[in-house]
Formats: sequence, C-alpha cells, structure tokens
Amino acid sequence: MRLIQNMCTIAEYPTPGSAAAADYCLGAAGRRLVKIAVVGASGVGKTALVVRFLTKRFIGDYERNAGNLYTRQVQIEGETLAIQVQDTPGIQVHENGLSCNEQLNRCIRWADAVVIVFSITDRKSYELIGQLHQHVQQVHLGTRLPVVVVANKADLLHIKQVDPQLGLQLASMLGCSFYEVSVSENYNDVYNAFHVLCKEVSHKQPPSSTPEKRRTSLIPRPKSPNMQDLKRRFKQALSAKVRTVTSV
Ligand SMILES: Nc1nc2c(ncn2[C@@H]2O[C@H](COP(=O)(O)OP(=O)(O)OP(=O)(O)O)[C@@H](O)[C@H]2O)c(=O)[nH]1
Repeated sequence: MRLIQNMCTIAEYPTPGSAAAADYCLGAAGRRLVKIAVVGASGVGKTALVVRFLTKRFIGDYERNAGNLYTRQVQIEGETLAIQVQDTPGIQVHENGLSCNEQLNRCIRWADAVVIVFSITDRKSYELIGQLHQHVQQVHLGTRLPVVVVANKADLLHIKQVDPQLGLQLASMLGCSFYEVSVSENYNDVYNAFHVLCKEVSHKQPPSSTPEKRRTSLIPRPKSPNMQDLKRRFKQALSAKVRTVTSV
C-alpha cells in the first residue's frame, strides 16, 4: 500500500543549498522540521514501519517502494515539530558490497537522522547494518548523524535468523539507539524509535537557533500604533466636532 497524503518522491527533492531547499527548513506553520530517512534491505518492513508510525495501522501488503516522502507532527518536550519521513527502495547487495544509487545518497544527504532497519528473519539484512551505518556517516562526514537501528518482525521468532540481542550489541558498538519491534503487532515500540530520534535531532538544534525564531528577528513586525497618540488624535477630532456643532 502507498500512502498518498503529503507525499512526494525522492526524485522531487530540492537539492541541498537550492532556494527550494530553503523552503524545506520549515514545516507547516513555521515549525522546526526534522527529516528522517528509513533505509535497509528489501522486504525488511520499511514501508510497513513508516505507515505504522504515520497511521498507527498495519496493512500487511505494501506496494514495492518507490521512495515516498510523508509528513506528520510530533510533540517533543512540549514543542510541536514537523517531521518528514522518507521511505526508500530496498538496498541491493552486490559481491563488492553495498550498492547505493544516487537517489538513495541524495536521500541520506537530505536527512537529519536515519532509521536503519533489518529483519530478524533475514540474516543478510542484519549483515548490511555495519556497512550502511558507515556509508551514512561518510555521506555526512564531519557531523555525527543520529541513527537508530530497528530490528523488525519480532513476532516471527520461530523463523528468526538473527538473535535480536546481536542487533543490540551492534547498535551499541556503532553508538546508535536500538529498538526491537514488531510493526505488525506493536505500535508503541515503532513510535518510540522515531520519537527518540526526533529528540536527538531536536537536542542538536537548540530552540534558540530555530528558523521560527530567526525569522521573527529577521523580519521586524511593523510597530503597533502608539495608544497615547491615538487617544490624543481621537480627543482632537471629538473636540473639533463639538466646536462645529456649537458654532452652528
Ligand atoms: N510478520 C510480520 N510481517 C511484517 C512485519 N513488518 C512488515 N512485514 C511484512 O513484510 C513484507 C515486506 O514489508 P515492506 O514494508 O514492503 O518491506 P520494505 O522494506 O518496504 O520492502 P521494499 O519496498 O522491497 O524495500 C510485507 O509483506 C509486510 O506485511 C512485521 O513486523 N511482522
């Protein structure tokens, strides 16, 4: 299934630094914007995860992903943030390692934070995590991008190929948060994974430097009329009228 609301594809992204990209700095109503890319191997449940987070629903059957962008708002420590979540096509693995096409690299470059998903029923998807994490950090050289590792399909323990504990160990080695989730059975864990990421991004961008606040100081509001002056002019007008009436 593909969610149609508030959606555009990776190909429609403004390139960083362009005028159009500047519009992306603010969410609706000038809210701070957090941009999250969801990456991982094919079939691990990326679309299911994103749709679950946005709609609270698990639909079960999803169209092969073409890289859709979704938006919603979240409350983080009393502040409403606009967040954009980019679902990405499954990553292909070749003999030489990862194959990240330009479309995916643009998406990673655009993001403020990344969710790396693997499935506990697919060993290969787990083995991708290290390389993917390294790739994300290379794209954002010089800044440590917040990343959360998500082990999905926790309801399928009977056919697991990876012990979720391994996911936890790997994530802590990489310095990432870790969530074991079942997108099909539990919404709260999915929400928490995104929430923790938004919180991390929001702490990296202190509210004092939010575009919303900067905007206020850059575009000064017209001064409100001086009340004393208004009262004086009103009295003058009144007394002029009284004089006119008296003189008639
Ligand atoms: N049992 C179970 N199935 C899940 C879960 N999450 C996703 N699935 C199923 O896994 C399959 C793949 O899910 P998708 O969300 O399409 O996976 P994807 O990573 O977006 O796949 P690509 O678009 O190919 O990259 C679907 O049949 C989902 O219903 C889960 O938590 N438990």
